[in-house]
Amino acid sequence: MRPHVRYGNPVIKVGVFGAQGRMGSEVVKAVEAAEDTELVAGVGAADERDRVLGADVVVDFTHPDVVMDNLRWLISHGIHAVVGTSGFDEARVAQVRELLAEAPGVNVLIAPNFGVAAVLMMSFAEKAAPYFDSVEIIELHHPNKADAPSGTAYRTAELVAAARERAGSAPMPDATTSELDGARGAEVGGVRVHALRITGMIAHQEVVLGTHGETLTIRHDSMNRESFMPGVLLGVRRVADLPQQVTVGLEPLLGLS
Ligand SMILES: NC(=O)C1=CN([C@@H]2O[C@H](COP(=O)(O)OP(=O)(O)OC[C@H]3O[C@@H](n4cnc5c(N)ncnc54)[C@H](OP(=O)(O)O)[C@@H]3O)[C@@H](O)[C@H]2O)C=CC1
Ligand SMILES: O=C(O)C1=N[C@H](C(=O)O)C[C@H](O)C1
Repeated sequence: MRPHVRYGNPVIKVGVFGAQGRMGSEVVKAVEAAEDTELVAGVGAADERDRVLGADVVVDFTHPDVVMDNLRWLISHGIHAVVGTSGFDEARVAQVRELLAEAPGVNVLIAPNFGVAAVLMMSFAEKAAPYFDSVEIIELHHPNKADAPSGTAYRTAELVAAARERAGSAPMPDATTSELDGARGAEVGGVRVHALRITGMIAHQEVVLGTHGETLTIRHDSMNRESFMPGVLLGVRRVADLPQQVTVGLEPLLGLS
């Protein structure tokens, strides 16, 4: 599709799924404010999806239960997707890859977190993990969050687990033999993840690493939802040109992988 031009520059036509939500409403404002993007439509329900026909890219901030159906629809209509919605484990990413095999030229970017500092926090945790005996993740979010653990915590645990495996790390020490259900959190790839839901908070995470006589805590805080918008707009600008049909994480767009 040929982009149209404003003041000599190509303009990217953008649709937003979840447009009335906490994140989607920020995306609508960011797309309307940027010089090189134009809002085609904001959509709040599956039966309104036709309103984004003609968009180059759709940004999805909806719900883990509906995002796969949205992606199926977007891919079948040849529209690139920038996905912020959480809930993507390896099985889901594989399903997206399968859908895209039928749609050459369509790309999907799935970013567990669009905050640049959050991406750095994940990257630092991955780098540090092999140097420590123990790594656990604590995520803290607003109480209206639909899922637990957060997509960011899930992804961090995946990255930490993979880094430990590559390094041949021994299993983490844990002598617990008696526990109340849930007291040790959930396990993702062998990494413990603990989820807190606290009024007044937005999105926060600590990765706690420890070895003999030393601990390291890597903490990230999102103070507002505007902070995600530079990452979202970067995704919108770059998704069509990504070298792979499915990209997970903003890292390659930031030169981190
Ligand atoms: N990657 C990142 O950086 C970030 C990711 N997120 C993730 O984004 C997702 C949304 O979060 P948040 O904005 O707080 O949630 P909200 O509940 O505030 O917003 C979701 C919106 O999506 C709407 N919706 C539901 N189904 C559809 C559909 N089929 N098509 C279009 N819209 C639909 C909902 O409408 P209704 O209420 O009527 O159902 C609601 O308005 C979550 O998975 C969250 O974890 C959040 C922040 C940052
Ligand atoms: O629901 C949220 O708020 C957030 N969701 C994402 C996640 O699940 O990791 C990103 C960020 O933590 C905010």
